[in-house]
Amino acid sequence: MDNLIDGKAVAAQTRDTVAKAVAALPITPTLAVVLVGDDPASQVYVRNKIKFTEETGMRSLEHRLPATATQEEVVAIVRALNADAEVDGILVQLPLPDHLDSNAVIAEIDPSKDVDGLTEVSAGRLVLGQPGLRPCTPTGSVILAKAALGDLTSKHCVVLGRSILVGKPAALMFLEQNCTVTIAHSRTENLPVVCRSADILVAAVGRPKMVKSEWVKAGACVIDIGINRVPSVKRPGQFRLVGDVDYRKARSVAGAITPVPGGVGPMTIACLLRNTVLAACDRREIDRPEILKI
Ligand SMILES: Nc1nc(=O)c2c([nH]1)NC[C@@H]1CN(c3ccc(C(=O)N[C@@H](CCC(=O)O)C(=O)O)cc3)C=[N+]21
Repeated sequence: MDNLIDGKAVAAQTRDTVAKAVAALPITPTLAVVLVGDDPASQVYVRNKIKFTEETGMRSLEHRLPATATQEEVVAIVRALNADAEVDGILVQLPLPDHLDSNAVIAEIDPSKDVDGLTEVSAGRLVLGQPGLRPCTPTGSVILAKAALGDLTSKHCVVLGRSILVGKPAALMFLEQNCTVTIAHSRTENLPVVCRSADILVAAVGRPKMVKSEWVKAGACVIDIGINRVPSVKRPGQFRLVGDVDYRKARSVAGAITPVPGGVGPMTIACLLRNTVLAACDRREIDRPEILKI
C-alpha cells in the first residue's frame, strides 16, 4: 500500500521551487542564523539550514555564541541584524540555554525579518487573516496534506496539541485552507473518539507513539509533527527518532501518512527557505513569486 507521504521528496520539490524563485529575483535574499551554545541537535539543524540556504542560491550568515552568552549579548546581535539592510531573515535557533529569556529575544526580531513566524506581529497577522510570515512547521504540514489530498476545503482537521510554536498556528493555517478545525489537547475528553473523527489528523504533542492506530479513521490523512528522541534498542547508547503516531500500525489504517524521520522535519527547513524569499520580497516591495503560493 503506497500511502506514505514522502516529506523528503516534497521538501526537495519545495527547495527546487524556492531556487527557481530566487533565480528570478533582482536581489539575493540573505538569512542570518543565530546559534547559542553547543547542543548537538541544534548544530545539525543549523548546518542543514545553512547548507540548503546556499543550495537554493541565497546567502547565509552565521552568528555563534557560547552557552554562557548573556541576554544582552544575544539581544545585541539581533539588533545588529535588524539594522543590517542586507539581512532579510533572522532565525534564532531554539531552545536557548536555560538562563536566557527566549520570548524576550524573539520580541526583539524585526517582524519584517521574522522567518520563523514567531513574533507577535506574525502571530497577529495569522489570527487576523492578513498576509505575513507563517511558522515553518505548520506551513510544511499544510503543504504535505495538500500533496496527499489536493484541496483541503471542508475537511475535518483535528490538531492534537496547542503549543504556541506548532499546534495553535497549525490549527489556524488549516482553517485558512477552509478546513473545519478541532483543537484537541491533554484536557480533551474522549481523545481517541475525537481523533477518529478527523479527515486530517495532525499530531503535535511531543509524546512518542501516543496516537494509536485505533485513533485513526480508515482512509484519513495523518500528519505526524512529533520529533521525539528515544533510546535505540538495537544500538545501546544511541537514539532514534519517533513521531507522535504509532506509525507502523497506523499506516495500515490511514489513507496517507507522514513518516518520522522523513516527513514534516525536512519540510520545516524547506519552508524556512521559502519564508526567507517571501521576507526579502515583502521588505523590498517586490511581488511575492506566484510559484511560492500554497
Ligand atoms: N528558531 C527555530 N526554528 C525552528 O524551526 C526550529 C528551532 N528553532 N529549533 C528546533 C526545531 C526543530 N526543527 C527541526 C527541523 C528539521 C528537522 C529535520 O529535518 N528532521 C529530519 C531528521 C533529522 C535528524 O535525524 O535529526 C527528519 O525528520 O527527517 C527536525 C526538526 C526546527 N526547529
